[in-house]
Amino acid sequence: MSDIRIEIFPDKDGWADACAGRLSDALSAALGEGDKALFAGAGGSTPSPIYRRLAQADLDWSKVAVTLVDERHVPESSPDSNARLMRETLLTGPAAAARFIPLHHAAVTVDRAAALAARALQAEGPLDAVLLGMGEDGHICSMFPGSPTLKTLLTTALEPAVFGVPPGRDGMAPPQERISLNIPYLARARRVVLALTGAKKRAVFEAEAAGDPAVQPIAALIASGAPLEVLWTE
Ligand SMILES: O=C1O[C@H](COP(=O)(O)O)[C@@H](O)[C@H](O)[C@H]1O
Repeated sequence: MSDIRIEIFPDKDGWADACAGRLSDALSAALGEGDKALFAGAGGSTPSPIYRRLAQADLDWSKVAVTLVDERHVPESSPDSNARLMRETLLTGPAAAARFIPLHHAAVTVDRAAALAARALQAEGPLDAVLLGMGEDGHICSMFPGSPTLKTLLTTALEPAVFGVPPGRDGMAPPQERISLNIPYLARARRVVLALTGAKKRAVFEAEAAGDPAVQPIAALIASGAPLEVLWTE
């Protein structure tokens, strides 16, 4: 049984404020210690209100590098691009001074894009602050149930790494190729915030937390010892 507790917020504003505040605190601590900081964030529908708040944080954003925990293998012009979401919601206002490190690279295979992203990220060191979302199927990053890449992404014995993820077969998610950080990247982060909304995701999280770390991303994340905080609101 996991001892990770879900922190419950009565409204979305308080939840988004708390998520953004914790990420900002972690980035501020990293800037204080090393004069640089690295943030990695999720795509999808959950992060926008958090990114809009984090963008206003009183940080020296010129010393912050920003990347994604996962990405679709599509250009930024695509509405499916997580980089596009991040540029529109986080890399604005004060945070526009941050340096963005993409996971997607044009005109190369998804595996080559992952290798290029891995090389760029390796130069930055460990993640200081991570914002994760979770799909209703229990996926975090691009760790999808049934994916042939899932076990590799969940393997804690590996070094922090970036992998190409093929589309799911027979109508399974994901529909497009993806690029994803692995569990060891999250395990070695300074702070990991998992932002959840809605009754369904809460139930999925509770069920998955008690699951098998070899095949269930939430169970693997908890078992990895990642410094995880789970913030939920309706
Ligand atoms: O595909 C993705 O989905 C998850 C969850 O998205 P949400 O819309 O349910 O918030 C997200 O965390 C991940 O980064 C994204 O690529």
